[in-house]
Amino acid sequence: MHFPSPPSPDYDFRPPEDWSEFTEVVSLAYGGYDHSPEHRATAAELLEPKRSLLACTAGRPCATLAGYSLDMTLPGTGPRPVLGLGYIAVSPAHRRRGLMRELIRRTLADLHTTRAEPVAVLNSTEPDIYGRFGFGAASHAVSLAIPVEARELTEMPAGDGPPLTLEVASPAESEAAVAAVCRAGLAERPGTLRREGAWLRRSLADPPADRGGAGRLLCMLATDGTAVRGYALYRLTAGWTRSYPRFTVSVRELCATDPAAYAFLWRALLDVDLGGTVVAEARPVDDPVLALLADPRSAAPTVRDQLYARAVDVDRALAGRGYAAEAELVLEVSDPLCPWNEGRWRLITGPAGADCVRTHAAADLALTARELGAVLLGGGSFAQLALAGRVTELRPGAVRAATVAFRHDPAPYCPVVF
Ligand SMILES: CC(=O)SCCNC(=O)CCNC(=O)[C@H](O)C(C)(C)COP(=O)(O)OP(=O)(O)OC[C@H]1O[C@@H](n2cnc3c(N)ncnc32)[C@H](O)[C@@H]1OP(=O)(O)O
Repeated sequence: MHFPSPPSPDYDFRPPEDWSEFTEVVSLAYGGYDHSPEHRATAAELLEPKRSLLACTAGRPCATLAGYSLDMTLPGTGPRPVLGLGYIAVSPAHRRRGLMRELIRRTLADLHTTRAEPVAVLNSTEPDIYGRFGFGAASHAVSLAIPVEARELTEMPAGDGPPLTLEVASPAESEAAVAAVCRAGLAERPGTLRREGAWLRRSLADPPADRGGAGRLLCMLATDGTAVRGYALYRLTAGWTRSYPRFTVSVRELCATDPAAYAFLWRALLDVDLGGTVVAEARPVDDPVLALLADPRSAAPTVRDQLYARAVDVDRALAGRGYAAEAELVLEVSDPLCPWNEGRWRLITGPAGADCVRTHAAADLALTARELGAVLLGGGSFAQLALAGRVTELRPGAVRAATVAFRHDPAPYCPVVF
Protein backbone atom coordinates (compact mmCIF):
# COMPACT_ATOMS: atom_id res chain seq x y z
CA MET A 1 0.00 0.00 0.00
CA HIS A 2 1.33 3.46 -0.83
CA PHE A 3 0.78 6.42 1.45
CA PRO A 4 1.74 9.95 0.37
CA SER A 5 4.72 11.33 2.27
CA PRO A 6 3.67 14.02 4.74
CA PRO A 7 5.33 17.43 4.32
CA SER A 8 8.15 16.99 6.87
CA PRO A 9 5.84 17.63 9.78
CA ASP A 10 6.53 19.29 13.07
CA TYR A 11 4.20 17.64 15.53
CA ASP A 12 2.67 19.36 18.50
CA PHE A 13 0.75 17.72 21.33
CA ARG A 14 -2.35 18.97 23.10
CA PRO A 15 -5.58 17.70 24.69
CA PRO A 16 -8.52 17.42 22.27
CA GLU A 17 -11.45 19.83 22.38
CA ASP A 18 -13.88 16.93 22.13
CA TRP A 19 -14.48 13.59 20.39
CA SER A 20 -14.92 15.20 16.95
CA GLU A 21 -11.12 15.67 16.84
CA PHE A 22 -10.67 11.89 17.19
CA THR A 23 -13.08 10.65 14.53
CA GLU A 24 -11.02 11.08 11.35
CA VAL A 25 -7.78 9.64 12.80
CA VAL A 26 -9.56 6.70 14.45
CA SER A 27 -11.49 5.90 11.28
CA LEU A 28 -8.36 6.01 9.10
CA ALA A 29 -6.26 4.00 11.57
CA TYR A 30 -8.95 1.32 11.70
CA GLY A 31 -8.99 0.88 7.94
CA GLY A 32 -11.68 3.42 7.03
CA TYR A 33 -14.28 1.69 9.20
CA ASP A 34 -16.76 4.18 10.67
CA HIS A 35 -18.43 3.40 13.97
CA SER A 36 -22.22 3.60 14.20
CA PRO A 37 -23.72 6.95 15.28
CA GLU A 38 -24.70 5.35 18.63
CA HIS A 39 -21.13 4.15 19.18
CA ARG A 40 -19.76 7.61 18.37
CA ALA A 41 -22.25 9.28 20.72
CA THR A 42 -21.15 7.03 23.62
CA ALA A 43 -17.47 7.50 22.77
CA ALA A 44 -18.05 11.27 22.83
CA GLU A 45 -19.80 11.05 26.18
CA LEU A 46 -17.03 8.93 27.72
CA LEU A 47 -14.09 10.95 26.40
CA GLU A 48 -12.30 12.94 29.09
CA PRO A 49 -10.57 15.63 27.04
CA LYS A 50 -8.28 16.78 29.86
CA ARG A 51 -6.93 13.24 30.29
CA SER A 52 -6.52 12.61 26.56
CA LEU A 53 -3.97 13.67 23.98
CA LEU A 54 -3.68 14.49 20.31
CA ALA A 55 -0.64 14.83 18.09
CA CYS A 56 -1.24 17.45 15.41
CA THR A 57 0.59 18.61 12.35
CA ALA A 58 -0.26 21.87 10.61
CA GLY A 59 -3.10 22.19 13.12
CA ARG A 60 -4.72 18.88 12.13
CA PRO A 61 -4.92 15.82 14.43
CA CYS A 62 -2.86 12.86 13.20
CA ALA A 63 -2.64 10.69 16.35
CA THR A 64 -4.95 10.11 19.32
CA LEU A 65 -4.91 8.68 22.84
CA ALA A 66 -7.92 8.64 25.17
CA GLY A 67 -7.33 8.51 28.93
CA TYR A 68 -10.15 7.26 31.16
CA SER A 69 -10.40 7.69 34.93
CA LEU A 70 -11.40 4.17 35.97
CA ASP A 71 -11.89 2.38 39.28
CA MET A 72 -10.56 -1.16 39.09
CA THR A 73 -10.53 -3.93 41.66
CA LEU A 74 -6.93 -4.83 42.51
CA PRO A 75 -5.76 -7.98 44.31
CA GLY A 76 -7.05 -7.84 47.87
CA THR A 77 -8.60 -4.37 47.54
CA GLY A 78 -11.87 -2.84 46.47
CA PRO A 79 -11.92 -0.60 43.39
CA ARG A 80 -8.86 1.68 43.12
CA PRO A 81 -8.15 4.47 40.60
CA VAL A 82 -6.29 3.40 37.46
CA LEU A 83 -5.89 5.20 34.14
CA GLY A 84 -7.37 3.33 31.19
CA LEU A 85 -5.84 4.04 27.77
CA GLY A 86 -7.89 3.59 24.63
CA TYR A 87 -8.24 4.76 21.04
CA ILE A 88 -4.48 4.87 20.54
CA ALA A 89 -4.49 5.49 16.81
CA VAL A 90 -2.08 7.01 14.32
CA SER A 91 -3.12 8.16 10.90
CA PRO A 92 -1.57 5.86 8.25
CA ALA A 93 0.48 8.68 6.70
CA HIS A 94 2.20 9.32 10.06
CA ARG A 95 2.80 5.82 11.37
CA ARG A 96 6.18 4.50 12.53
CA ARG A 97 7.52 7.95 13.33
CA GLY A 98 7.30 7.49 17.07
CA LEU A 99 3.92 9.21 17.63
CA MET A 100 2.39 6.36 19.65
CA ARG A 101 5.56 6.18 21.74
CA GLU A 102 5.45 9.91 22.41
CA LEU A 103 1.74 9.90 23.35
CA ILE A 104 2.33 7.09 25.84
CA ARG A 105 5.55 8.59 27.21
CA ARG A 106 3.86 11.94 27.87
CA THR A 107 0.85 10.28 29.49
CA LEU A 108 2.97 8.17 31.87
CA ALA A 109 5.27 11.10 32.72
CA ASP A 110 2.24 13.24 33.54
CA LEU A 111 0.78 10.56 35.83
CA HIS A 112 4.14 10.34 37.62
CA THR A 113 4.60 14.11 37.97
CA THR A 114 1.09 14.74 39.25
CA ARG A 115 1.07 11.60 41.42
CA ALA A 116 -2.19 10.59 39.79
CA GLU A 117 -3.13 6.93 39.15
CA PRO A 118 -0.20 4.57 39.96
CA VAL A 119 -1.32 1.98 37.41
CA ALA A 120 -2.25 2.27 33.71
CA VAL A 121 -4.22 -0.40 31.84
CA LEU A 122 -5.28 -1.01 28.26
CA ASN A 123 -6.78 -3.53 25.86
CA SER A 124 -4.47 -4.15 22.93
CA THR A 125 -5.48 -4.82 19.34
CA GLU A 126 -2.31 -6.89 18.91
CA PRO A 127 -0.25 -8.65 21.60
CA ASP A 128 3.13 -7.41 20.40
CA ILE A 129 2.65 -3.65 20.70
CA TYR A 130 2.78 -2.55 24.33
CA GLY A 131 5.44 -4.74 26.02
CA ARG A 132 8.08 -2.28 24.82
CA PHE A 133 6.29 0.41 26.83
CA GLY A 134 6.30 -1.63 30.06
CA PHE A 135 2.77 -3.07 29.76
CA GLY A 136 2.48 -6.77 30.60
CA ALA A 137 -0.37 -9.19 29.86
CA ALA A 138 -2.02 -8.99 33.28
CA SER A 139 -5.26 -10.85 32.65
CA HIS A 140 -6.30 -13.58 30.29
CA ALA A 141 -9.66 -14.68 28.98
CA VAL A 142 -10.90 -18.02 27.74
CA SER A 143 -13.25 -18.47 24.79
CA LEU A 144 -15.68 -21.41 24.72
CA ALA A 145 -17.89 -22.90 22.05
CA ILE A 146 -20.15 -25.46 23.75
CA PRO A 147 -21.76 -27.74 21.13
CA VAL A 148 -25.28 -29.13 21.46
CA GLU A 149 -23.95 -32.60 22.36
CA ALA A 150 -22.00 -31.22 25.35
CA ARG A 151 -24.79 -29.41 27.18
CA GLU A 152 -24.67 -31.58 30.27
CA LEU A 153 -23.67 -30.02 33.59
CA THR A 154 -22.26 -32.22 36.35
CA GLU A 155 -23.82 -30.26 39.20
CA MET A 156 -26.77 -27.98 39.77
CA PRO A 157 -25.97 -26.33 43.10
CA ALA A 158 -29.26 -25.57 44.89
CA GLY A 159 -27.89 -23.08 47.39
CA ASP A 160 -29.64 -21.84 50.50
CA GLY A 161 -31.72 -19.08 48.92
CA PRO A 162 -35.31 -19.20 47.65
CA PRO A 163 -35.92 -20.95 44.30
CA LEU A 164 -34.92 -19.04 41.20
CA THR A 165 -37.06 -18.06 38.25
CA LEU A 166 -36.02 -16.79 34.85
CA GLU A 167 -36.98 -13.46 33.33
CA VAL A 168 -35.93 -12.19 29.93
CA ALA A 169 -35.81 -8.41 29.68
CA SER A 170 -34.28 -5.78 27.44
CA PRO A 171 -30.76 -4.77 28.55
CA ALA A 172 -31.83 -1.13 28.93
CA GLU A 173 -34.58 -2.13 31.41
CA SER A 174 -32.08 -4.24 33.36
CA GLU A 175 -29.49 -1.52 34.03
CA ALA A 176 -30.06 -1.27 37.79
CA ALA A 177 -30.14 -5.05 38.28
CA VAL A 178 -26.98 -5.55 36.22
CA ALA A 179 -25.16 -2.85 38.19
CA ALA A 180 -26.13 -4.43 41.52
CA VAL A 181 -25.12 -7.96 40.45
CA CYS A 182 -21.77 -6.69 39.11
CA ARG A 183 -21.01 -4.92 42.37
CA ALA A 184 -21.66 -8.07 44.39
CA GLY A 185 -20.50 -10.75 41.97
CA LEU A 186 -17.21 -9.20 40.88
CA ALA A 187 -16.13 -7.49 44.07
CA GLU A 188 -13.16 -9.79 44.63
CA ARG A 189 -12.04 -10.29 41.06
CA PRO A 190 -9.06 -8.07 40.11
CA GLY A 191 -9.41 -6.33 36.76
CA THR A 192 -13.13 -5.69 37.03
CA LEU A 193 -14.27 -2.09 36.74
CA ARG A 194 -16.82 -0.10 38.64
CA ARG A 195 -19.42 0.52 35.93
CA GLU A 196 -21.98 3.22 36.30
CA GLY A 197 -23.73 5.71 34.04
CA ALA A 198 -22.30 5.90 30.54
CA TRP A 199 -19.89 2.95 31.03
CA LEU A 200 -22.73 0.67 32.01
CA ARG A 201 -25.00 1.96 29.26
CA ARG A 202 -22.23 1.23 26.77
CA SER A 203 -22.00 -2.39 27.99
CA LEU A 204 -25.76 -2.73 27.51
CA ALA A 205 -25.92 -0.85 24.20
CA ASP A 206 -27.20 -2.66 21.15
CA PRO A 207 -27.11 -0.45 18.05
CA PRO A 208 -28.72 -2.36 15.13
CA ALA A 209 -25.77 -1.37 12.90
CA ASP A 210 -23.38 -3.27 15.20
CA ARG A 211 -25.32 -6.57 15.35
CA GLY A 212 -23.57 -8.16 12.38
CA GLY A 213 -26.65 -10.13 11.30
CA ALA A 214 -27.47 -11.42 14.80
CA GLY A 215 -30.69 -10.80 16.72
CA ARG A 216 -31.07 -8.08 19.32
CA LEU A 217 -29.26 -8.25 22.63
CA LEU A 218 -31.30 -9.93 25.35
CA CYS A 219 -30.86 -10.03 29.09
CA MET A 220 -31.67 -13.10 31.21
CA LEU A 221 -32.25 -12.39 34.87
CA ALA A 222 -32.17 -15.01 37.63
CA THR A 223 -34.54 -13.70 40.30
CA ASP A 224 -35.76 -15.17 43.59
CA GLY A 225 -38.77 -12.95 44.14
CA THR A 226 -36.91 -10.41 46.24
CA ALA A 227 -33.62 -9.88 44.42
CA VAL A 228 -31.95 -10.37 41.08
CA ARG A 229 -29.06 -12.78 41.71
CA GLY A 230 -27.57 -13.00 38.24
CA TYR A 231 -27.80 -11.85 34.65
CA ALA A 232 -26.64 -12.99 31.22
CA LEU A 233 -26.40 -10.75 28.15
CA TYR A 234 -26.72 -12.80 24.98
CA ARG A 235 -28.02 -12.83 21.44
CA LEU A 236 -28.99 -15.46 18.88
CA THR A 237 -27.85 -15.81 15.29
CA ALA A 238 -30.14 -17.93 13.15
CA GLY A 239 -28.75 -21.13 11.65
CA TRP A 240 -30.14 -24.46 10.47
CA THR A 241 -28.52 -27.88 10.06
CA ARG A 242 -30.43 -30.44 8.00
CA SER A 243 -33.66 -28.59 8.76
CA TYR A 244 -32.95 -28.57 12.52
CA PRO A 245 -32.60 -25.21 14.26
CA ARG A 246 -29.03 -24.65 15.44
CA PHE A 247 -29.06 -20.96 16.38
CA THR A 248 -25.74 -19.76 17.80
CA VAL A 249 -26.17 -18.40 21.31
CA SER A 250 -23.50 -15.73 21.87
CA VAL A 251 -22.90 -14.80 25.49
CA ARG A 252 -21.61 -11.28 25.95
CA GLU A 253 -21.60 -11.28 29.76
CA LEU A 254 -22.71 -13.54 32.57
CA CYS A 255 -22.39 -12.70 36.23
CA ALA A 256 -24.07 -14.00 39.38
CA THR A 257 -23.90 -13.41 43.10
CA ASP A 258 -23.86 -17.09 44.13
CA PRO A 259 -23.19 -20.58 42.69
CA ALA A 260 -26.90 -21.49 42.41
CA ALA A 261 -27.73 -18.44 40.28
CA TYR A 262 -24.57 -18.96 38.25
CA ALA A 263 -25.38 -22.56 37.29
CA PHE A 264 -29.03 -21.64 36.77
CA LEU A 265 -28.08 -19.07 34.12
CA TRP A 266 -25.73 -21.42 32.29
CA ARG A 267 -28.43 -24.11 32.31
CA ALA A 268 -30.88 -21.58 30.84
CA LEU A 269 -28.43 -20.53 28.11
CA LEU A 270 -27.68 -24.14 27.19
CA ASP A 271 -31.43 -24.83 26.97
CA VAL A 272 -32.45 -21.79 24.89
CA ASP A 273 -35.14 -22.78 22.38
CA LEU A 274 -33.69 -23.29 18.88
CA GLY A 275 -30.19 -23.10 20.37
CA GLY A 276 -27.16 -24.77 18.86
CA THR A 277 -23.60 -23.95 19.92
CA VAL A 278 -23.30 -21.63 22.91
CA VAL A 279 -20.35 -19.32 22.33
CA ALA A 280 -18.71 -17.22 25.04
CA GLU A 281 -15.81 -15.23 23.62
CA ALA A 282 -14.27 -13.95 26.83
CA ARG A 283 -14.73 -15.69 30.17
CA PRO A 284 -12.35 -15.66 33.15
CA VAL A 285 -9.65 -18.36 32.89
CA ASP A 286 -10.96 -19.90 36.12
CA ASP A 287 -14.61 -19.62 35.11
CA PRO A 288 -16.65 -22.13 37.15
CA VAL A 289 -18.41 -23.26 33.97
CA LEU A 290 -15.24 -25.19 33.11
CA ALA A 291 -15.83 -27.22 36.29
CA LEU A 292 -19.58 -27.49 35.72
CA LEU A 293 -19.52 -28.88 32.18
CA ALA A 294 -19.47 -32.67 32.08
CA ASP A 295 -17.38 -32.49 28.90
CA PRO A 296 -15.34 -29.26 28.94
CA ARG A 297 -13.03 -30.62 26.23
CA SER A 298 -15.84 -30.31 23.67
CA ALA A 299 -16.03 -26.59 24.40
CA ALA A 300 -12.46 -26.23 23.05
CA PRO A 301 -11.36 -23.63 25.62
CA THR A 302 -8.86 -21.21 24.08
CA VAL A 303 -6.89 -18.75 26.18
CA ARG A 304 -5.89 -15.28 25.01
CA ASP A 305 -4.25 -12.22 26.53
CA GLN A 306 -6.75 -9.63 27.64
CA LEU A 307 -5.89 -6.66 29.86
CA TYR A 308 -2.39 -5.13 29.80
CA ALA A 309 -1.20 -3.36 32.95
CA ARG A 310 1.71 -1.10 33.80
CA ALA A 311 3.16 0.23 37.04
CA VAL A 312 3.41 3.99 36.52
CA ASP A 313 5.31 4.29 39.80
CA VAL A 314 6.73 1.00 41.08
CA ASP A 315 6.46 1.95 44.77
CA ARG A 316 2.88 3.26 44.65
CA ALA A 317 1.68 0.44 42.38
CA LEU A 318 3.14 -2.35 44.52
CA ALA A 319 2.12 -0.82 47.84
CA GLY A 320 -1.42 -0.24 46.54
CA ARG A 321 -2.46 -3.89 46.20
CA GLY A 322 -2.86 -6.83 48.55
CA TYR A 323 -0.76 -10.01 48.65
CA ALA A 324 -1.48 -13.66 49.38
CA ALA A 325 1.52 -14.21 51.67
CA GLU A 326 4.21 -12.49 53.67
CA ALA A 327 7.40 -11.88 51.72
CA GLU A 328 10.41 -9.58 51.67
CA LEU A 329 11.87 -9.11 48.21
CA VAL A 330 14.32 -6.72 46.58
CA LEU A 331 13.34 -6.17 42.96
CA GLU A 332 15.80 -4.74 40.44
CA VAL A 333 13.64 -3.03 37.81
CA SER A 334 14.68 -1.94 34.33
CA ASP A 335 12.37 0.71 32.85
CA PRO A 336 13.93 3.03 30.24
CA LEU A 337 10.59 4.66 29.30
CA CYS A 338 9.91 5.66 32.93
CA PRO A 339 13.44 6.16 34.30
CA TRP A 340 12.14 7.15 37.75
CA ASN A 341 11.32 3.45 38.24
CA GLU A 342 14.79 2.14 37.46
CA GLY A 343 16.81 0.57 40.26
CA ARG A 344 16.17 -1.52 43.34
CA TRP A 345 12.98 -1.61 45.39
CA ARG A 346 12.40 -3.40 48.69
CA LEU A 347 8.89 -4.84 48.84
CA ILE A 348 7.55 -6.12 52.15
CA THR A 349 4.16 -7.81 51.94
CA GLY A 350 1.92 -8.96 54.75
CA PRO A 351 -1.69 -9.30 55.83
CA ALA A 352 -1.88 -5.64 56.85
CA GLY A 353 -0.73 -4.43 53.41
CA ALA A 354 2.54 -3.78 51.69
CA ASP A 355 5.41 -1.34 51.78
CA CYS A 356 7.71 -0.57 48.86
CA VAL A 357 10.73 1.75 49.11
CA ARG A 358 14.01 2.36 47.32
CA THR A 359 16.99 0.40 48.57
CA HIS A 360 20.67 -0.21 47.92
CA ALA A 361 20.44 -3.80 49.18
CA ALA A 362 21.38 -6.71 46.91
CA ALA A 363 18.59 -7.67 44.51
CA ASP A 364 16.61 -10.92 44.80
CA LEU A 365 14.94 -10.72 41.39
CA ALA A 366 15.71 -8.76 38.22
CA LEU A 367 12.97 -7.92 35.76
CA THR A 368 11.68 -5.23 33.42
CA ALA A 369 8.56 -3.09 33.78
CA ARG A 370 6.75 -5.43 31.38
CA GLU A 371 7.13 -8.41 33.75
CA LEU A 372 6.01 -6.28 36.67
CA GLY A 373 2.92 -5.33 34.66
CA ALA A 374 2.17 -9.00 34.02
CA VAL A 375 2.04 -9.82 37.76
CA LEU A 376 0.40 -6.59 38.91
CA LEU A 377 -3.19 -7.88 38.94
CA GLY A 378 -2.36 -11.26 40.48
CA GLY A 379 -2.61 -13.28 37.27
CA GLY A 380 0.90 -13.65 35.88
CA SER A 381 3.32 -16.04 37.55
CA PHE A 382 6.91 -15.18 38.52
CA ALA A 383 7.70 -18.90 38.20
CA GLN A 384 6.45 -18.99 34.62
CA LEU A 385 8.26 -15.78 33.69
CA ALA A 386 11.48 -17.07 35.27
CA LEU A 387 11.24 -20.31 33.31
CA ALA A 388 10.77 -18.20 30.18
CA GLY A 389 13.95 -16.29 31.03
CA ARG A 390 12.08 -13.03 31.60
CA VAL A 391 12.73 -12.85 35.35
CA THR A 392 16.19 -13.56 36.79
CA GLU A 393 16.46 -15.12 40.22
CA LEU A 394 19.42 -13.67 42.14
CA ARG A 395 18.62 -15.26 45.53
CA PRO A 396 17.52 -18.90 45.70
CA GLY A 397 13.85 -19.16 46.70
CA ALA A 398 12.95 -15.62 45.64
CA VAL A 399 10.96 -16.73 42.59
CA ARG A 400 8.91 -19.13 44.70
CA ALA A 401 8.24 -16.49 47.38
CA ALA A 402 7.23 -13.88 44.80
CA THR A 403 4.99 -16.32 42.94
CA VAL A 404 3.06 -17.22 46.09
CA ALA A 405 2.76 -13.62 47.33
CA PHE A 406 1.67 -12.04 44.03
CA ARG A 407 -0.86 -14.68 42.86
CA HIS A 408 -4.53 -14.00 43.46
CA ASP A 409 -7.66 -16.12 43.47
CA PRO A 410 -9.94 -15.52 41.64
CA ALA A 411 -7.88 -14.75 38.55
CA PRO A 412 -7.97 -11.24 37.10
CA TYR A 413 -10.48 -10.61 34.36
CA CYS A 414 -12.00 -7.54 32.72
CA PRO A 415 -15.37 -7.84 30.96
CA VAL A 416 -15.12 -4.30 29.56
CA VAL A 417 -13.19 -3.18 26.49
CA PHE A 418 -12.41 0.53 26.74
C1 LIG B 1 -4.96 0.67 23.69
C2 LIG B 1 -5.35 0.74 22.26
O1 LIG B 1 -5.95 1.70 21.87
S1 LIG B 1 -4.94 -0.55 21.24
C3 LIG B 1 -5.17 0.12 19.62
C4 LIG B 1 -3.88 0.26 18.85
N1 LIG B 1 -4.23 0.87 17.56
C5 LIG B 1 -4.44 0.18 16.43
O2 LIG B 1 -4.29 -1.04 16.38
C6 LIG B 1 -4.94 0.98 15.22
C7 LIG B 1 -4.08 0.74 13.98
N2 LIG B 1 -2.65 1.03 14.22
C8 LIG B 1 -2.20 2.27 14.50
O3 LIG B 1 -2.93 3.26 14.61
C9 LIG B 1 -0.69 2.46 14.67
O4 LIG B 1 -0.03 1.60 13.78
C10 LIG B 1 -0.20 2.16 16.10
C11 LIG B 1 -0.95 3.06 17.10
C12 LIG B 1 -0.43 0.70 16.51
C13 LIG B 1 1.31 2.43 16.16
O5 LIG B 1 1.55 3.83 16.00
P1 LIG B 1 2.98 4.37 15.49
O6 LIG B 1 3.01 5.84 15.74
O7 LIG B 1 3.22 3.88 14.14
O8 LIG B 1 3.97 3.65 16.49
P2 LIG B 1 5.45 4.14 16.86
O9 LIG B 1 6.10 4.74 15.63
O10 LIG B 1 5.42 5.02 18.05
O11 LIG B 1 6.13 2.76 17.19
C14 LIG B 1 6.79 2.52 18.39
C15 LIG B 1 7.29 1.10 18.37
O12 LIG B 1 6.17 0.19 18.32
C16 LIG B 1 6.32 -0.69 17.20
N3 LIG B 1 4.97 -0.98 16.67
C17 LIG B 1 4.10 -0.08 16.21
N4 LIG B 1 2.96 -0.70 15.82
C18 LIG B 1 3.16 -2.02 16.04
C19 LIG B 1 2.35 -3.17 15.83
N5 LIG B 1 1.12 -3.09 15.31
N6 LIG B 1 2.86 -4.38 16.19
C20 LIG B 1 4.11 -4.47 16.70
N7 LIG B 1 4.91 -3.40 16.92
C21 LIG B 1 4.44 -2.20 16.59
C22 LIG B 1 7.16 0.07 16.23
O13 LIG B 1 7.79 -0.82 15.33
C23 LIG B 1 8.15 0.75 17.17
O14 LIG B 1 9.08 -0.24 17.57
P3 LIG B 1 10.50 0.11 18.24
O15 LIG B 1 10.23 0.22 19.71
O16 LIG B 1 11.32 -1.09 17.93
O17 LIG B 1 10.98 1.38 17.63
